[in-house]
Amino acid sequence: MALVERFPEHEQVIFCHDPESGLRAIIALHDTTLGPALGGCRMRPYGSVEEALQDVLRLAEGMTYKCAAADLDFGGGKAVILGDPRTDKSPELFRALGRFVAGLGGRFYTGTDMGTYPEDFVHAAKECPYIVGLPEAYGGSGDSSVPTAYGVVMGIKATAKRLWGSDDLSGRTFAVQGLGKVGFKVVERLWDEGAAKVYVTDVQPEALDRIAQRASARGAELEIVDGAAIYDVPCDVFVPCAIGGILNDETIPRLQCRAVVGAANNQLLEDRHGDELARRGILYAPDYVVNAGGLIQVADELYGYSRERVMKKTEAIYDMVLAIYRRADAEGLSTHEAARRLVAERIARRRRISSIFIPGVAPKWRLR
Ligand SMILES: NC(=O)C1=CN([C@@H]2O[C@H](COP(=O)(O)OP(=O)(O)OC[C@H]3O[C@@H](n4cnc5c(N)ncnc54)[C@H](O)[C@@H]3O)[C@@H](O)[C@H]2O)C=CC1
Ligand SMILES: O=C(O)CCC(=O)C(=O)O
Repeated sequence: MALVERFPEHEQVIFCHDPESGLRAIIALHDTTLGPALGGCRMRPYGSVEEALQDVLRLAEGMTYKCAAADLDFGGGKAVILGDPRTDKSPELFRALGRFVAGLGGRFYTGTDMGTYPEDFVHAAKECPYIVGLPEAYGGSGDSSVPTAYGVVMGIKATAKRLWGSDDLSGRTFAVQGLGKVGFKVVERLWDEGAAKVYVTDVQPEALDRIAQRASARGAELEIVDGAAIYDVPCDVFVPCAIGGILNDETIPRLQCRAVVGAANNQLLEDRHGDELARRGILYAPDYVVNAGGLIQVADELYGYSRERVMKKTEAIYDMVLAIYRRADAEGLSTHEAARRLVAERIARRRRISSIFIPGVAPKWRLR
C-alpha cells in the first residue's frame, strides 16, 4: 500500500535523520483542531522503519482523543526515536531531536514517553523552546508519570464502583504488565489502597528485582509471573502498563479478569477488540481516558504550572470514566465506541467555533 494511504487522517508526518548523532526519528501530527500538537517522545529498538511509523501514527491519533477527553486545548502528536534506550542515547541525539521539533515552530510540543526520561530532554531543550516535562531543577514540572499513575488508579476506582457498587479496592487482585515509570507507581498505589495481591511481569529482570524489594520492605503481597502468563492470571483487574496492541485475538480469550484499566497507549490492537471485550463481559476503560494524567501535567506547564490543579484535573478521570460507562449502557455501545463518540463530538464543536474570524490575524495578501 502506498505510504500516503497509510495515514489518511494525519495532518503531517516528518521523518528526521541526523547522521552525525545517529538520530532516526519520526514525528506525526494527527489533528491540531484543539490547539498545537502535544505528545511524548518514545524510544524503542523498532525492528523496522515501518514498525516505527505504524507506532507513531497510532500514538499521535491517540493523543488527539486524549487531549479532547481531558478537555485540553491541544491536538494530537507524538515522536518516536528508533534506537535502544539502554545503549543509543547521547546528548547530541536529543539535541538533534530538539532541532527538528524547533523546526515545526510551535506546532508540536514534546517530552517523555516509554524509554525516555525528563533528563534526556534537558539536551533537547537547549535547541528548542517546545519541550515539556523537564526535571524540576530545569524549570519543568518533573516526572509526569506521577499523575499518570494517579489517574490510572482513579480509573480503576471508577471501574470498581461500576462493577461492585463501591470504589474500595481493598481485597481486590490485580495483574500489572510493565513496571516502568508508571507501572511501578501504580503497584505502590494499589497496595496503598489495600490490594490483596498484585501479580506483575516485566521483560527487564532489574524492574522485577526493584518491585520485589519494595514488596518485601512494605510486607505487601506480590507474585511475579513469566511474560505472557500475565494474560492467564485470574484477577479482578488487568492493568497494562507497557506496550500497545496487547488486547488482540490471541490474548482476549485468555483473560480471566472483570476489567482492563491501564496506562499503556493503544492497548486495543484494532477497534473491533473493544467490541470483543464487551461481548465477553470484560469492562474496558479506554486507555486514553485513564492515562491522561501525564498529559494534564505537561499541558499545565504551558499555563504556569500548578501541581494542585494538575492533581484535581487528574482526579476528574474518575467521573469521566463513569460518564463513558453510562453512555455505553444508555446507547448499547462498547465503552471504546462510547468514548470515541464523546471525543469526536467535542472536537466537532470546537471546529465550528474556530471558523469565527479574529481581526488580529494578518491576511496572507494585503487588502487594498
Ligand atoms: N509516562 C507517562 O506518564 C505515560 C505513559 N503512558 C504509556 O504507559 C506505558 C508505560 O509508560 P512508562 O512507564 O512511561 O514507560 P517505561 O519505559 O518507563 O516502562 C515500561 C516498562 O515496560 C516494560 N516492558 C516493555 N515491554 C514489555 C512487555 N512486553 N511485557 C512486560 N513488560 C514490558 C519495560 O521493561 C519497562 O519496565 C507506555 O505505553 C506509555 O506510552 C501513557 C501516558 C503517560
Ligand atoms: O506524559 C507525558 O509526558 C506526555 C503525554 C503523552 O505523551 C502521553 O500521554 O502519552
